[in-house]
Amino acid sequence: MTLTTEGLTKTFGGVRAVSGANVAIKEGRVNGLIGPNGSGKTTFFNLVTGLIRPDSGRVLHQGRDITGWSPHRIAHAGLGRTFQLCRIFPRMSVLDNMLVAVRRTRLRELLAGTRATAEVERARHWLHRMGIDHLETAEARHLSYGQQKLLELAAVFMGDPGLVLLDEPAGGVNPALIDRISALVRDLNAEGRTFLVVEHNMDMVMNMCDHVIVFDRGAPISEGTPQAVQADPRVLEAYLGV
Ligand SMILES: Nc1ncnc2c1ncn2[C@@H]1O[C@H](COP(=O)(O)OP(=O)(O)OP(=O)(O)O)[C@@H](O)[C@H]1O
Repeated sequence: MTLTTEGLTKTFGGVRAVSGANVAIKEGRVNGLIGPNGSGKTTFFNLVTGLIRPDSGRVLHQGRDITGWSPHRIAHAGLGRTFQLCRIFPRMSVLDNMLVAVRRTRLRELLAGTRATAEVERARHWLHRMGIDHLETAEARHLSYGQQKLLELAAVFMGDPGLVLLDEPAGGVNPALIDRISALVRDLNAEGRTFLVVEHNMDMVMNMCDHVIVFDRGAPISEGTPQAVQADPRVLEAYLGV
């Protein structure tokens, strides 16, 4: 297993956002994480990537306990993520956004114009793969929303993650770009990277994922192939809220 959570729990005030979640993500798959609004998917991502600390439970990555690690350390260990609302530096160039992704602690150097050649090469490689290399010198705020999403995705790969968590990659994106992102994820998966994708666009989930985990009230209630979870009455119940 590349990622395992054991009894992961987080309460906000009276709300149990994540409630004793036991999740096991096998290496090599594109995994979908779906569930009704408020079922705890984003909180689960935030717990796994160290943005928030659990009240109880553990997170294991490649068998190592990473509970309570800082987001930076977790990213460094090979677990990358994107955010529901794209996170980039709007007034920085596309290329510099790529470089800060791996050198957050050396931001000052970057602003002073010092760039490591190997990192620039790597940044260009990923920008090319996402199809936005021609925008290298543009300020990120001038990119379309879809292009900004591709930039965020490219930046995640600067950390060379083996496991990538994507939070709503199709959100606010046009159908052509959804297809392109799906194809990219499939290609990157074929090259050995594992994905865990929170997504409300069911067509995308069904086309892109090998395995789907369904959350309801802070914990998984069903998992299996996209076809199997679609046919599971518990999943329908969760979505209908009965
Ligand atoms: N920082 C917070 N403070 C208070 N309550 C929160 C906080 N974050 C999440 N919650 C609550 O925890 C529950 C789970 O929210 P979460 O955003 O994880 O669900 P989700 O499955 O990602 O939802 P969506 O699909 O709508 O994005 C919700 O009831 C939400 O209101």
